[in-house]
Amino acid sequence: MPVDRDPDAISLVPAQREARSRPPEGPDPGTGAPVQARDPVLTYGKEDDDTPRPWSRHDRTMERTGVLAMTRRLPGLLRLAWSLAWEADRIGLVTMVGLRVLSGLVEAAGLLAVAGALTAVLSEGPTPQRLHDAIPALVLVVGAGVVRTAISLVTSLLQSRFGPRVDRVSIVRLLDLATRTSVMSFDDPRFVDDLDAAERGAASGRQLVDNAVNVFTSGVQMVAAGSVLGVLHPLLLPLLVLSILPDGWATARSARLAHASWLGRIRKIRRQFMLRNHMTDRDCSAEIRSFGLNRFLLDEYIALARENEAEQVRVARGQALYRLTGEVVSGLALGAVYVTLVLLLNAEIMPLAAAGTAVLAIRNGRGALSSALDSLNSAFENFLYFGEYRSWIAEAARRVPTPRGDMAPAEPAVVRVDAATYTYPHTDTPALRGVTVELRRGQVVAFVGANGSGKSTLAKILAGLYEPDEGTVSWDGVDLAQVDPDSVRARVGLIPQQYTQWPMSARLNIAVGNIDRLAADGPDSVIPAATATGAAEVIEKLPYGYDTSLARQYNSGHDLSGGQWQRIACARAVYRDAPFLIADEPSAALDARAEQALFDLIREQGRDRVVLLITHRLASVRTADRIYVLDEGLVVDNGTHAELMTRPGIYQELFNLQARQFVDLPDPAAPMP
Ligand SMILES: Nc1ncnc2c1ncn2[C@@H]1O[C@H](COP(=O)(O)OP(=O)(O)OP(=O)(O)O)[C@@H](O)[C@H]1O
Repeated sequence: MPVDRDPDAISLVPAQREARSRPPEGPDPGTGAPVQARDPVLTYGKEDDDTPRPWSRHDRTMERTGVLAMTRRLPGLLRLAWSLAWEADRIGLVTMVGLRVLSGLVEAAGLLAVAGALTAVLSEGPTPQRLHDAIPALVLVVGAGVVRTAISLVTSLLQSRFGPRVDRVSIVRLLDLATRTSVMSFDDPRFVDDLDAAERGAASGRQLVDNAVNVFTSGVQMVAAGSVLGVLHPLLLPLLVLSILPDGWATARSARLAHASWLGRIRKIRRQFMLRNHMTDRDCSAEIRSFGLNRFLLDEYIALARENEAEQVRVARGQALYRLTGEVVSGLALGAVYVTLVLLLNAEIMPLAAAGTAVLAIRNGRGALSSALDSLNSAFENFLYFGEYRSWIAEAARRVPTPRGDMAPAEPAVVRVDAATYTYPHTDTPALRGVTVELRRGQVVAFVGANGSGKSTLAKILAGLYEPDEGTVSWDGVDLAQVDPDSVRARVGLIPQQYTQWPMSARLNIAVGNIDRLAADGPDSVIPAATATGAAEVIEKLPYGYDTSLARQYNSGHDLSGGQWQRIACARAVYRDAPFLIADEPSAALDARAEQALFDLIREQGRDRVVLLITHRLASVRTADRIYVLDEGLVVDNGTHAELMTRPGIYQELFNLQARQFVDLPDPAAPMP
């Protein structure tokens, strides 16, 4: 199995990485079938390189920084863990820190009591007398042990409360921002990519707190052992600290290696998840079987999994090597500590009892150190992962539209877009190029044009979901860039091209159009909207009517057909009862009767609203008051149906093409008989 041994592999751009690590071939132990290697570009298409995001701390710098730099980050790490734990459970945190410090003091007292007991036992005199003299110190040693065990039990219980709470706080913050940041952010693949890393990073928060608590606990134990050593002889403490350093170095290198490897693998990990989701998704199940894709997808999954496994083995090997080096050098340094102890004994600078206590303190100190380093190793890793979460949170917060004081007009009579230009993130061709349109209350305005001509993009600008790069959107002369974005969206009822099938009851699936209204007007308030859009006749046939679950992926969830779902999506916008209705391809899945009823409804809604209709069914736009024809991001014509049919152009061509499917109109391109 080829293993990527190149230590620089992580700093290569993805295309180079892909080229180097071809999927391994050979039979899969799970299925026994041979695994086909494939070209990743052929499968997934070309990908951009990892251009650094201006916002991301996507901590590639960590791949290059040394141990000292990581040590400098330690206070920041502890501060962060403290603030997370503080936010999650203040009382628990303060109690725990207090108890841990108390435990350290008890440990130091216990060690000093050992010194007392040894001094009594090793002193001159008859044995019964010496043992008798040692009893008070021995009672102290046992008492200290019992108290420390009790404290450790209570603090473990407290510690177990942090994890779930830190999880909740971190995830809620992520979800809050993910649902408030601008829609445009989700068109930026890098932002979405980083959201994935942030979700992974969020889970590291609880581990980070756990690690930091363990580091703190071990730190207290080390301080206890160190202070006892300092009391016994001033030379022992610095020597013990020196013996710790090689282990510290190994810890920092291991964490860095693991994180860098994870960053290098992140795309492949995502692909693995993506494949897994598709292979188990109900929507894909029919195509996988009809096209016989099982083997193709499995091969791809196995190849990716093997690459990930190989990389993880490489990291584990590297980490073991660091650890071994650290422990060998550390062991030598520990030898030096014991040699010093012997020399001190030999020179009679230190009595035997003190030396015995020193050995115990060194053992305790190093035990605490070893667990501190283990926790530190994980803490550094989790700190780095959590950094992904923090940088995404900061960027998402920056992208949340700023609330503005002025409100959009409550009942707009004229909605205008003037000279609007819009280019999607990381694309070269503008989706809209200087577009001007006007919509009036009491009219139905339609946008028509070929696929990709810019209709939906313009609709999203009108809905206040996108802000144009250039140009303005105004309602009754008020520039929407100057008003609160929420006040714009509150006045728009949108039937989007791709609507959401919420895994909730049928009632809620309509009520999401105006969730506050449901609370105010009661559960039956959805019925008129459902009746108007034909959703009622679908819902009434369901086993529990409006309370039937439409979460088809769950037991007792009920599924609907595409057209039935579309009726529910239309009902949502009607239930919103907004002064501006935008219907983007509202009838794509509807049968002819339902479609006719919907367009009648849209015309009726247009009497006292601004209504925008986007559709490829041109028979339905004949009655629109104004039709804008879009082509490659430009408005190329506008007028009524009758006006547009008088001049040759896209509209006339598209309309005649459709009309010819119903009646035998002569084909103008056909040769004359
Ligand atoms: N999220 C996106 N990221 C990048 N480009 C996009 C995105 N959405 C749309 N585009 C591009 O913008 C252009 C206009 O797309 P838009 O969806 O507005 O067209 P449309 O006229 O509504 O098409 P259709 O009739 O197929 O719905 C197209 O070239 C499309 O490829």
